[in-house]
Amino acid sequence: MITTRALTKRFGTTVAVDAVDLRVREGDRYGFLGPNGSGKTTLVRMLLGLVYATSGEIELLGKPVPKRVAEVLPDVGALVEGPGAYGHLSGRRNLALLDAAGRGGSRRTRRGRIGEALERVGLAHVDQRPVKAYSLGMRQRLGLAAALLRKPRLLVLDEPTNGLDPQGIREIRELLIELNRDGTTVFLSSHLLAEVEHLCTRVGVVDRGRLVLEDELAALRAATGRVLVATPDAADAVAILDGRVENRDGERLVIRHEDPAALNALLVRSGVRVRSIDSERRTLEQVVLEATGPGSDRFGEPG
Ligand SMILES: Nc1ncnc2c1ncn2[C@@H]1O[C@H](COP(=O)(O)OP(=O)(O)OP(=O)(O)O)[C@@H](O)[C@H]1O
Repeated sequence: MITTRALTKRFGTTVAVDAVDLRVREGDRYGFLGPNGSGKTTLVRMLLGLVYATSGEIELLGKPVPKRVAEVLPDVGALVEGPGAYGHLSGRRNLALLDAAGRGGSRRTRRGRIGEALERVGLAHVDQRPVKAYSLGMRQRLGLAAALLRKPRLLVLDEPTNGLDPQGIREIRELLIELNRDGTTVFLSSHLLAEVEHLCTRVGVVDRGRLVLEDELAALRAATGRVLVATPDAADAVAILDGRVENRDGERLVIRHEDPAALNALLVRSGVRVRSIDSERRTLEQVVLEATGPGSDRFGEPG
């Protein structure tokens, strides 16, 4: 869906995007994660043909960008850097203007199409209010509705939850998961680890313009080879497990073991009551910190 090869953008002496090889496949919910200023917006704008690369190649839906971007844009919904809208017009009217300006879709089905997009982003009940009375979150949703008008195969979203409250963030997440289930590939940039961890199936981590990591979230969050156990019989468990307990904190134990099911059977057989048991997994935060090294505490800062 999206492939870049050695994609680079310089602004004077600043290398905003540095030799990035990105691969987004059909059906992905791809999280492009990086701290503020790491080059996300620049890359997203290049993908859409809004900014020219200094060097490197981009393919969007199989076509080279910017050369043939006009052919693929009708299949791409985009939300980049704060949705632009006419403040004195209603949300519905804004969408109607956008819809009329775009290609595809007949006039006859316009009303339904716009209504459906507003419904999907939860704006149907306020659609007559002028956009200048909208909160930032409502504007963000309107931008998303605009991106949905033509039922895109690919959605490209730059920080889509900026300015939304936790409830709004959850609604957008659920909407994106639903759209993805219906076949839309989702590519979004974010500086929030938790957002990407909750929403995405595939993750690319960018740090100072370089892609330092790209993989399936499930692979990144592989089991650590330890099992977390909670038991009221912690002392007995420590005695039985003979040196394999790495840490004990009251009822909670960290045990070196590959297989929680086998460990559970062993403990129960030995008369140890098990309240909970699970494989320990690395968090995305740990993975990212390892990949980016010192200074990467900039991830996840609000702003
Ligand atoms: N038009 C421009 N002229 C000069 N430098 C620019 C321009 N656009 C971006 N930059 C620089 O390129 C780098 C990457 O910026 P970019 O906006 O792409 O990062 P970002 O990860 O999207 O950050 P944010 O989330 O804050 O927008 C920054 O150092 C920025 O100052």
